Amino acid sequence: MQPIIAIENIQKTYKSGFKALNGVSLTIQPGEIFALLGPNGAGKTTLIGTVCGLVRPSGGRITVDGLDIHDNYREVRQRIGLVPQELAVSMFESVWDTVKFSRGLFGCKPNDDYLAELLKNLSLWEKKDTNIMALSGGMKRRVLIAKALAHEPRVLFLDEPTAGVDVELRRDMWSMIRKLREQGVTIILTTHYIEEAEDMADRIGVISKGEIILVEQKHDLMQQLGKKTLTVHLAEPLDKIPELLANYDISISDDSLSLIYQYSTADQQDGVAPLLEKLASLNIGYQDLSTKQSSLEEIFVSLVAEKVEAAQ
Ligand SMILES: Nc1ncnc2c1ncn2[C@@H]1O[C@H](COP(=O)(O)OP(=O)(O)OP(=O)(O)O)[C@@H](O)[C@H]1O
Repeated sequence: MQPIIAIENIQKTYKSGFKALNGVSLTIQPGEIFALLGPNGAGKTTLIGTVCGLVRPSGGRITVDGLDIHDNYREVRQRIGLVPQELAVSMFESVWDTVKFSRGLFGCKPNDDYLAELLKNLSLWEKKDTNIMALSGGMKRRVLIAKALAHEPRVLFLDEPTAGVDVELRRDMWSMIRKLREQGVTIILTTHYIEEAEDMADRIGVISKGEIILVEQKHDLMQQLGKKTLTVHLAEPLDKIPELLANYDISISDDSLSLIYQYSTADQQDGVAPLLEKLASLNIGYQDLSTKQSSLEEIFVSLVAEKVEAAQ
């Protein structure tokens, strides 16, 4: 399948001499939700900017739907919607005029029914004649989304869509993103909220210091890098790890009443059953078991830390 976006070896050095992107390559398949994660200043906004034609790359090539963004700027831009981090709307226009203008800007035929539906989906319909200036911050954000979708783009970029928004808007956004995906729209979002990526994304890319350090299916990432912790709540206190368990990554809790075992979710051999058999053979009784899987957040923090260590 032809990727909807192909980014090849993109470089960006700002005028200040700062190298924000250092050879980024990435392909995005049609219809996927891709989450780009990275610490502050990693280059997420710069990367999105290069695809949307807002930042001129210093090197490399980008195609959208097979079209080179440099040679086919208008056609490419027509296929893309961008919800920027910063508010970028004219304060003196009404909501309706703003979305209508946005649609026209990309050369789309007027379609008031589509725009009305869009505003209804974003709970903006009652505010359609209100000047943007008079809207709350959350409502203004909804307008940004409506504006980005006004021309029915095939790809939607959301740069930190839920930073600083309330729970209700965040929930609305997530359901809107899922709905768009069902309609075949490709979604690329940057986020600091890792649970958002964990919940929403099909694939996850991690960027750090202008380089992509990992791209994986979310499920595989959790499988490969995820650790599980099994806590065995013992019937009797235990003061020493028995010899038979010496090869296990196991420790005793401070109150001596639990065994804490760390194992990889990918490695079935390391699993729980052999350990429990050994406990039974040692006559170590237990009252309860609980397991916890490491979150994407823990995986992400350790990945970025590894990258920083490697650079030192
Ligand atoms: N116009 C510019 N001129 C010089 N440096 C810039 C410019 N824009 C961004 N940078 C620098 O490039 C780096 C990457 O910035 P970018 O905004 O892409 O990061 P980000 O990953 O989106 O960060 P955040 O999560 O904080 O939004 C930062 O160090 C930033 O200071």
